[in-house]
Amino acid sequence: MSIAEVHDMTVTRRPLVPPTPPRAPDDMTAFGRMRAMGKSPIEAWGRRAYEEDIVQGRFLRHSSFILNTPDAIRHVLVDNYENYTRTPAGIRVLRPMLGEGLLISEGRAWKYQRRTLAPAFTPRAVTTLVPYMVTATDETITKLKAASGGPVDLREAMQRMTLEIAGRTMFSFGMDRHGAALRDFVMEYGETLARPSMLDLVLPLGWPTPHDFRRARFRKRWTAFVGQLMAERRAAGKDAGAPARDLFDLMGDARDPETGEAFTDAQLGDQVATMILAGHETTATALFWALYLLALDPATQEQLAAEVNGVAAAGTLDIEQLKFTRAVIDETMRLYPPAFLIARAAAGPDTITGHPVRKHDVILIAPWLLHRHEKLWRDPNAFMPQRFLTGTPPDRFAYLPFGVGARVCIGAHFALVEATLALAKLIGAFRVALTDKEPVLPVGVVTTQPNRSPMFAITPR
Ligand code: HEM
Repeated sequence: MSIAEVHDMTVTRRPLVPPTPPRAPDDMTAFGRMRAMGKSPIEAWGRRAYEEDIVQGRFLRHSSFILNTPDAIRHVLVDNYENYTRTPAGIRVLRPMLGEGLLISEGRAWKYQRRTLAPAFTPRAVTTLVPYMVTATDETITKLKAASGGPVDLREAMQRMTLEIAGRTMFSFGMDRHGAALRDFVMEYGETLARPSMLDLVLPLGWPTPHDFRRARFRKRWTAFVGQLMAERRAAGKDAGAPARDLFDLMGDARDPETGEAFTDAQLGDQVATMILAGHETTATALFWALYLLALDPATQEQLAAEVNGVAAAGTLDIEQLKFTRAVIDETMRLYPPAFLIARAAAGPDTITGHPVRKHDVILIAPWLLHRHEKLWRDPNAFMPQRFLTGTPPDRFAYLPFGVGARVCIGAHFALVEATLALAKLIGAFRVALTDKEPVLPVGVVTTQPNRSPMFAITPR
């Protein structure tokens, strides 16, 4: 079937509306909402959060604001971004894994790290890492082919694949020896310590909570593990003057353009941990939801496969040509943004589009809500990749899977190349379907996780 035929077939049918969790009642008590926030914020938001411009509430002694208008978001993330820092709860939860790395540093320390790291993430630098992405994806496809007779867990396969890509792009070596331990660390942390307890939300940062003692013990084991990976990479060596082989070389060679300073060993370790963790689970989540949506929507899946066939026929899989595949990734991250919530705390008083804000007030910019907001999208809950191909592109303050402004995701280009390439290769190799009809619902725990891992049937094309 040609791309045009598949396209004709799909434009006339009703779009898929994937299942979503029920919305919380708008009159939930403050205590009930806080409990729900700790479990999964996605389940704590009611109708107003999807329909109104700004929803003001209370968060302990402070006000909280959910921002749903591009103007308000531009104000916080661009115009006056220095007044808005990571929240104490966010720092408490992330610091044991990310240390003082780029994601949770602030002020001068952040500026120095950001300008030092920027050259390692330019499109040019990412191009040198693409062969690692291709090899790891091809290996995943070979393994999946061998397992294609029975049900397969594509969520786990995507986690393994993106971890492999994170490991190889970082260190040039495969994750066969360390992947299992790394996965265990991530799972252990995600299942317990990454979920803020009530005390984590209530106590100021300087006051340790019972979870914090466990987090400190975890950090000791985790930094030792990262140190071991770095030592192994160093032992593999690099010829003086040779071009950088991987992100470890790129970040190790990086110098502050203003002072010429390099990262210390501890700083480099925190960047390594940050990039591996910020990069692999988010991309695995995006790929999982894309495969889930395509399994629910076979016509769109065939349209994507037809595009891949057409592009592959011309030789290599040129990402620039994979426009529909990219639109599927964009639309997947609209419906299931891996980073479902961007939270900030006000460092000082301010006014956001007429709303007075006081020091310590909490600002919530939730891609989950924004991307499904009734005022910002037509058919907000429907899966329609075409919306990214035709008409005007969405407002960059209404569609922000990678955030926006000074703290926009440094790995956005890396992630888009990886996800587009992997999805094209996977759907080019297999037809995917679900083996059961039970809905899969999103849960917000650091990223937008599925509430269960559904089994897929995959048929080689
Ligand atoms: C689909 C995949 C990804 C998504 C959806 C995603 C999403 C995001 C978002 C929303 C932010 C901004 C958070 C904020 O403003 O508070 C962010 C920041 C960040 N991301 Fe990503 N990310 C992805 C992949 C990656 C990759 C592959 C890397 C590295 C290899 C990475 C590294 C980072 C870092 C270091 C920051 C902090 C930047 C800063 O504060 O200056 N991310 N990401």
